[in-house]
Order: sequence, then C-alpha cells, then structure tokens
Amino acid sequence: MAEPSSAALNQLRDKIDQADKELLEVLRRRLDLVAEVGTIKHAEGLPIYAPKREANMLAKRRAEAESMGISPQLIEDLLRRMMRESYVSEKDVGFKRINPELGSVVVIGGGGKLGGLFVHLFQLSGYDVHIIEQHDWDNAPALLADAGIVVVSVPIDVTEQVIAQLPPLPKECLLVDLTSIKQAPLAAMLKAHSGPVLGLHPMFGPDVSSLAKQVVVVCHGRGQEKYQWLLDQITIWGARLHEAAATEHDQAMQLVQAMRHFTAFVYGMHLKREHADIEQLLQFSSPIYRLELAMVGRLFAQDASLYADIIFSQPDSLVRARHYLDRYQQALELLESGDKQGFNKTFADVADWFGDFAQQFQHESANMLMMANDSRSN
Ligand SMILES: O=C(O)C(=O)C[C@]1(C(=O)O)C=C[C@@H](O)C=C1
Repeated sequence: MAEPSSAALNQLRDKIDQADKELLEVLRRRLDLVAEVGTIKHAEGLPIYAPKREANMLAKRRAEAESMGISPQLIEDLLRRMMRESYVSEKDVGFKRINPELGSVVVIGGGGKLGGLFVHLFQLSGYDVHIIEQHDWDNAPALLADAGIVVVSVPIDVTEQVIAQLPPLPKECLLVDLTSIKQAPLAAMLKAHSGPVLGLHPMFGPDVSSLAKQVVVVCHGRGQEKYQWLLDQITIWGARLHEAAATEHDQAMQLVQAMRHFTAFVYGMHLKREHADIEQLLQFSSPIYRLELAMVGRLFAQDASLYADIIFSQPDSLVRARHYLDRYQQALELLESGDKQGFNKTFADVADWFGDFAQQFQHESANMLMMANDSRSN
C-alpha cells in the first residue's frame, strides 16, 4: 500500500532530496580528500588511526553544530561513520613497509581467516608473503629457509604441536603466534627457536574491515629490539597495542572469551530446548533483547570447533563455569525463597562494584541501541 502523501508534502520532499544530494557531493569531496591523506600516510609511514586529530575534530564540530541548532550527537555519529569509511579507503592504498631488509614472511595457516587477514596486511605493506597449510608441510623447510618472520596462525589445539614440528629457522628469524591463549604457545616457541620470539593476540575477528581502533595484545618473548619493527608495522595498520604478561592475558581471557562464549552457548542451547520461536521473540523484542539475541545468535553462525577450542583449551574454563553455576544457584535461591530484599541488596552490591563503569556502560549501550534501531527496516 502506498504511503499517504499530499502535494505540500511532496514539494518539501523534493527539497529534502535536493539537500540529500548536496550531502552526497560533500561526502564525495571528503572521500577524495581522505584518499589523498591515505597516499601521504602510505608514503610517510603514518598510522591510519589518529585519535588526537579525531578528538579535536569531533569537539570542534560538536561545538559548531550546537551553535547552529544541530544536535552535537548527530554530527558526531555522522563523522564517526565517515571515519570508518576513511580507515578502509586509507588501508586500500597500502602501507609503508617498515622493515625493507626483512626476508620473506611465512604465515603457517595463512589460508585460514585470521591468518589470511595478516597475509593481506603484510602484502599491502609490500612484503614477500608465503603461506604454509597442513597439506603442503613438505614445502615447509624450503619456504622457511629464508624466512624473516614466521607467523603461526593455526587452531589452538594444534598450535604447540605445529611449533614443535618446525624445522630449524634462520637464527635471526622472528617467530610469532596469533593464538588466543598465550602462556603455552609462548613457552613452546621459546623452546623451539633460539632467535626472537613474540606472542600476539589480535582481539578481533577476521571480518574487521580495517585494524583501526582494534587492540592487539603483545606478550613479549625474546629479543624485543629485533621485533620492534613488527609492533611499529601493526601500529601503522591502525591497531592499538596492549602489552601484558602471558599469565595476566590468559586469566583475563577466561572471562572475556571462554566464559562469554560458554554462557552464550548455554543461552542458545536453552532457547532451543525451550522450543522458543525466534520469529515471535523478534516481534516482541525490545531493542536490548534484539541486540542480546543477535549476540547469542551470531555465535551459532560461526564455526563450532573455533569456540570449542577457545573454551576447552583454557585450563581454568571448568573451574570458572562451576563458579558461575554456583552464583546462578545462589541467585536462584533468592528467587525460590521470594527474597526480594536479598535480590535488591545483591543488586546494590554489584552496582557499587561496577561504580562509574555502570554509567559509562549505560551511555555506550544507549548509543548502540539507537544505532541497532536505525539499521532496522521492519
Ligand atoms: O586526518 C587524518 O589523519 C585522517 O586520516 C582522516 C581521518 C578523517 O576521516 O577525518 C581519518 C582517520 C583518522 O583517525 C583521523 C581523521
């Protein structure tokens, strides 16, 4: 059915169309300027992500918007969305090669998604990149003979085995892994190779459009002066580095990854066993529930073995999951005994513990909810 309209409304809509077209022209102009910035950054080896410039620009535009009677949040949303576009366009120009002397880059598991992303980034930076996959392990000695860096990007449960199987690497070759646990792979690399060693954990999935604003955890192994170039290269790709001890990293991953994925897995399992009707849930869902369902549902669009690896390879997953079950049981007892007061008290204790973060998260999630709602068309 056609939407109701009128001649006066149509006249105004024509003018809106005109204004939107002008907006497109402004966007085109901005994209062209950003492309020029990309070329300069490529030549000068500057990072695609410039947080101070962004903060300054946003503050100025917000103030200008306010003085024009435009919501500051509106211009901030638009600019942030445009800058996301900038990261992608600047990435496609390529990056400066920070270590021109380096021998070849060999990515073991480079045919996989995360390995493939790093292959692409090294290629965009002008390195000579080779891939080794399971089926062509026979070629490994020849490919590794003049490697300047070997990146291990294989499933967690075979990482240590693959590292142990490596033929002797050139003495100065850098050995790196991208596994989402760090203690065991780092120890295996230090044992297998006497040269420089580095543990990395990219805190993002392989589907990111650029590394801008993404975090890469750095666990130092051996010979930092020999791999500083790689850290600089990753910064140019746009990522932020976060240094951590391998033990500290692995402990945090218990909650950030293993428990998070495990609870999402249980939630999905529960919905299925309750014979929930997703279609119907969506009709009744508030924006926050829709977002929650999306977070859980996206798990099941991915590879089971990836999640199994993350959960099962964390040494303390079971202990953490049991603690969670205990807390669930304690909360259930409040419900069973109708202890609303107890519920409120626990709630207040936890809120107190979250402190200022509670407000910050409320603010952040409000923005996410609005954006999630904007992208709905039904
Ligand atoms: O000014 C820059 O350095 C840019 O790359 C341009 C731009 C933008 O789109 O305005 C994009 C990315 C940076 O983080 C900051 C700003």
